[in-house]
Amino acid sequence: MAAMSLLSFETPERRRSSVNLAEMHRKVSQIEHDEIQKVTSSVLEKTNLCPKLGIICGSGLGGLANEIKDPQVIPYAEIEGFPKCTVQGHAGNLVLGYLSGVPTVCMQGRLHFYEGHPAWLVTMPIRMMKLIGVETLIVTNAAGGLNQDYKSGDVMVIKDHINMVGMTGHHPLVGPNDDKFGPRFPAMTVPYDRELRHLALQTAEELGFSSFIREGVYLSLSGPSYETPSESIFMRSIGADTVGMSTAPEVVVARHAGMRVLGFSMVTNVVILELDSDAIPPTHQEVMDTANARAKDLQLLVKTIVGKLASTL
Ligand SMILES: O=P(O)(O)O[C@@H]1C[C@H](O)[C@@H](CO)O1
Ligand code: HPA
Repeated sequence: MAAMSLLSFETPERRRSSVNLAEMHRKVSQIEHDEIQKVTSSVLEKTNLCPKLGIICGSGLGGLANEIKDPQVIPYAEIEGFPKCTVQGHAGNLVLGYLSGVPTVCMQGRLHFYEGHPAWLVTMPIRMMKLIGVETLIVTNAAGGLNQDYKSGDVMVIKDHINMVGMTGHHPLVGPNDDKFGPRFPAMTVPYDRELRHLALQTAEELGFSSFIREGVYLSLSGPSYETPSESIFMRSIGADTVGMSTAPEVVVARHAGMRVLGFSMVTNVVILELDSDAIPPTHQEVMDTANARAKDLQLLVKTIVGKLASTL
């Protein structure tokens, strides 16, 4: 009976797409130049813009895409080889247009490892961006504040990351290296561009944002569970200021391909370090609500930074 109802659900289209996705998930290696060309061609068929800047919007931070002028919106479902977004607060659109006059491609919604995608697929859009001409990437995320001086609604300029999901073997560059993208052993000594970080902090000060701007280290977990108190104490003790479930793998692939990166963590909840605490545990709703409440400030900050960079991009 259960098998019959499953079968009756299967249309040829459904069967085709599930086979393709299953094939993609079986592949453990990083995506190569020729394969990514197909995804890239599928995007280029739908636009004649040549973006110089790429943006990835974190949970509840997709409003940044609405700042883009003359937008062309391409749902991920219409791009060959692009998985759908399954997480609330991630619309699942590629938005192309002009941000502060700069031709930009923006992911209004990102892909996460915990959605079931291998690390190479989570980061595949970065390579697509590289092939369509992007040289500078701005990433945003929602994150928990491990640093107990941080408050909900603080915005942290990311100065470094700890790619814990990569350190446990789920690294996006595993597999034969494609030298057309970058070297076999890329250095990660300066993952987040020094000049861009400086510009971000200076711009935040000019906008009167000093009371909620921070600079610190982001740690990537796989998720989807939030951290236990002991895990949090450990992560804080090794130098992390914020913790989340994204970003570092994307940044590693961007740096491998020689892109300049600027990153922001929106602190959406203060992480609980105490055992058996009565404090309210984090929820994704809280994450999105807090991100939404501060989103306009982050949008203004990013727009102003991009305006200042316009002549150099
Ligand atoms: O996509 P980001 O990293 O901004 O989203 C964070 C991490 C999880 O996806 C989710 C948890 O609430 O928010
Ligand atoms: N932990 C991990 N990821 C998150 C958190 C958190 O506390 N908040 C938002 N994303």
